Order: sequence, then structure tokens, then C-alpha cells
Amino acid sequence: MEIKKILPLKKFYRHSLKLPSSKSLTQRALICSALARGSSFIKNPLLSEDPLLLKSALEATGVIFEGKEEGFEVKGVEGFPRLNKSKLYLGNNGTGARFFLAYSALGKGDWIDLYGKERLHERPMSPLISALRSLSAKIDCLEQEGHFPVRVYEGNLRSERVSLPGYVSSQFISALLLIGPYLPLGLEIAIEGELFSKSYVDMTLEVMERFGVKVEVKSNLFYIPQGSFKASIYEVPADASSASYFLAIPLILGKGSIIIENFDYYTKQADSVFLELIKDFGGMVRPIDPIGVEVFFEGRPKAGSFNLRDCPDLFPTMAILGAVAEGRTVLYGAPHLRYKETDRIKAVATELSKIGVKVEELPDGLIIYGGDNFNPARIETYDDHRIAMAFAILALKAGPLEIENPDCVAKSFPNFWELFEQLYAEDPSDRL
Ligand SMILES: O=C(O)C1=C[C@@H](OP(=O)(O)O)[C@@H](O)[C@H](O)C1
Ligand SMILES: C=C(OP(=O)(O)O)C(=O)O
Repeated sequence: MEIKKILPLKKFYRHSLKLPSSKSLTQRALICSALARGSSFIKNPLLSEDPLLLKSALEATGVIFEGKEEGFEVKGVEGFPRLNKSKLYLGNNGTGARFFLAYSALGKGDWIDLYGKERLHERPMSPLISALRSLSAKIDCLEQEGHFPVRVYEGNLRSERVSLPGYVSSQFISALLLIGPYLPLGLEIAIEGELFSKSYVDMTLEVMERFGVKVEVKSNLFYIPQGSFKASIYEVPADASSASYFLAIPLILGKGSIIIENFDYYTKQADSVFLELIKDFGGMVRPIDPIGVEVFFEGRPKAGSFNLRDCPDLFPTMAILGAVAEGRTVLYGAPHLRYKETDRIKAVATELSKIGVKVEELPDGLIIYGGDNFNPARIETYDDHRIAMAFAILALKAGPLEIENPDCVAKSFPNFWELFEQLYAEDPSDRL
């Protein structure tokens, strides 16, 4: 197994960098442009594993992509994906798999099979499959009911009111919102109970509006009018979840400043809330005109209590901040972390314990007792990009740490290690 050994970073003053684009927004733009009539242009798409898997799956249903210098031109299928008996692989792309499943239920032709990594087959799909079946979709679960792999047949979807639980994954709701305009009378979606990861649903609504469809929202009800996406030009901004790793560095090291040159301080992505959370830890945050953000810090972060219900992907980054903070940090409100690339609560608890950080697992989060003495350790990453990236940043202070399977960052952040290694440029003795 490949391993990356990371030594503590001794010298750190000020560092600036540019980040790759948003994974969530790229995948939404892919679906909207794939369904649209005519040619759209996606500028600065994220070219990482997950969006590329979704792009290949869309190509197999008749969407035409033409690579240009700054992105792709996309010729859509006008609401009719072609199902041509192909078998499509979606890795462990939860967002892409759920969006594509709903998209393929609009299909014409024969059938297609969708499958992925073993972990994707374990992740919940049942609420989405049931909702699609209630709209008359024909979906067979090929191994276990309610899970991938699935076979999706041509079906004539009808408009019904669908109800979905809000606490498993917001991706089910986003997936249905994205196909809603293509049902004969549009679609009405009711959310049962609380909606977790709501900010991601807001991101879906925003991209749909950019492609010409406005959804009406009344508390827990969504009304999607019948219609179609308009071919559009969509530019994908820098990814807020990816930003969190580098923005955390001054707090992890207790000194210095980081500038992200292409990160929009005002972006409405779910994880942009990290800029506020940094302030709660005691960090200072400053927007840069016309675009960019700087975080600076001196001292030791203060522990706190944080509800991650709407920003679960920040959990690994928040946990490493808790590990160096003074006092007891409580991360709570996010039971859906157990359905991600791995059970992230268990994984982070196990790996922090290995380096000597005291933790207590909660059903919906973690209590972390911050320290300043860490043991060298080998970190298992569970094929989870966010665990690899968060522990790499923690190793800048708590190293040496060995990160297993470092290439798993390719899911969302293909040049993570290249940007990470540049942190050592000021001190050539600190080599990876
Ligand atoms: O819609 C999206 O792009 C995402 C929604 C979130 O998932 P859940 O809604 O399952 O929490 C998030 O964790 C995931 O990384 C991306
Ligand atoms: C949970 C994630 O992605 P997905 O659900 O799309 O696999 C993630 O990127 O942290």
C-alpha cells in the first residue's frame, strides 16, 4: 500500500494558493446541461474523479461533451437520456450516483445498470428508489433491495406528490428536484421531518435557476414547475470544502496566514460557513477585493460546540481543529456522517485516538479533548479523501504521521498533494 510520510512544518509565515472548483456545483451543472436542449458551456468544471465519472455516465446516455480550453461544451439530450443496455460505474460518488439514478429514470430505450465501489453499494438509496418508483419508474435492485447495483428500465414517469425523509441524505431531494421539470405536470416534494444538509438543496435550487427553472419553496414543500432547462453558460467557483483544509493551517500551527486567491468570501456553498466557524475558534478572516480570502492567527484555538447538521463535510477539518484547540470541542447534529465514504465519526475517532487525542463518540458527532502532545502514527484513510486531507493538515503540527492510500484525495481534490508540498518550499529541510 502506498503511504505518505508527513513531517511537522517548522517555518510558516504566509502562503497563498488557488483551489480547484466545486465538486457539488460541477455535478449539478452537468445534470442541468445534460437535460437541457442545445449547447451549454461549463466553465472551470472540477476535473476530479467524481465529476468525471458522472460525465462518462452521461456520455453513455447520449450527452455530447466537447472539451475546450476553459471547460466543456455540453449538448444535452432534451430530457430523454438513452438507455442502451450499458453498465455504468460510479465509483463511490454518492452525489453523482443519486443524481444519475433519478436522471436515468427519465430514459428511453432499454435499460442501464448502475454500480460502484463496494461502499457505494452499502450507502442508502432506498428513499430515492421508493420515491422514483412512486412516480412509476421501473428500477430493479440487483443484489439487495434499496441498494446499488440497480437496473433502470424505460418508464413513463407520472407526476405525483412524493414524500421523502430529510435526515438520511439531501442528495435524494436534489436528485428529484433536478428531474422535476421533466415530469408531465412537474413535481411536488414533501420533506418528512427535519432536512439535514439543507444548504446543499439550496445549492441545487440556485443552479437550477441559473439554467432557467425556478422552484417554489414553502417550508417543507418544493413545487417544481413542468418545463425544461435552458442551455446556459455556467462558471464553477472554487470549492468551499476543499478550502477548509488550507484555511485551517494557521489555526493548526498556531501562527501565520493563508490566502486563497480564487475563493469567493461571499459564496453560498454549504461549507462556506467554515469562515464563521474559524472565527469561533479565534481565527481572523478577511475578504480580499475583488476575490479571495485570508485567514490569519496567532496563539492556540479555543474549543467550542458546533452543530454540523448543514455542513457535514467539514467534520474531519473541524475534528483536527478540535484536536489542537484548548479545551473540549463538541461536534454534533450530524448522524448522516455515518453514511458517507466511510462512517466518518467512527473513522475520525479511531485515528485521533491513535495519535493520543482523547475523544468520545456520540451518535451524531464527537467530543474531542484538545492537546499539544501527539504520538507518531500510521493513519488509515478508509478510501475517504476528507480523512486523508484533514490528517495531512494535522500532521503539519502533530507529525510525523503516515497517511495510507494518499491517492484517495483524487475524488474531489486531484492536486491536493502538489499544493500541500508547496507549504514546505520556505524550508527545504522539511521534506515530505
Ligand atoms: O449534494 C451534494 O453535493 C452533497 C451533499 C452532502 O451529502 P448529504 O446530503 O448526504 O449530507 C455532502 O455531504 C456531499 O459531499 C455533497
Ligand atoms: C460525502 C461526500 O461525497 P458523496 O456523498 O458525493 O460521495 C464528500 O465529498 O464528502
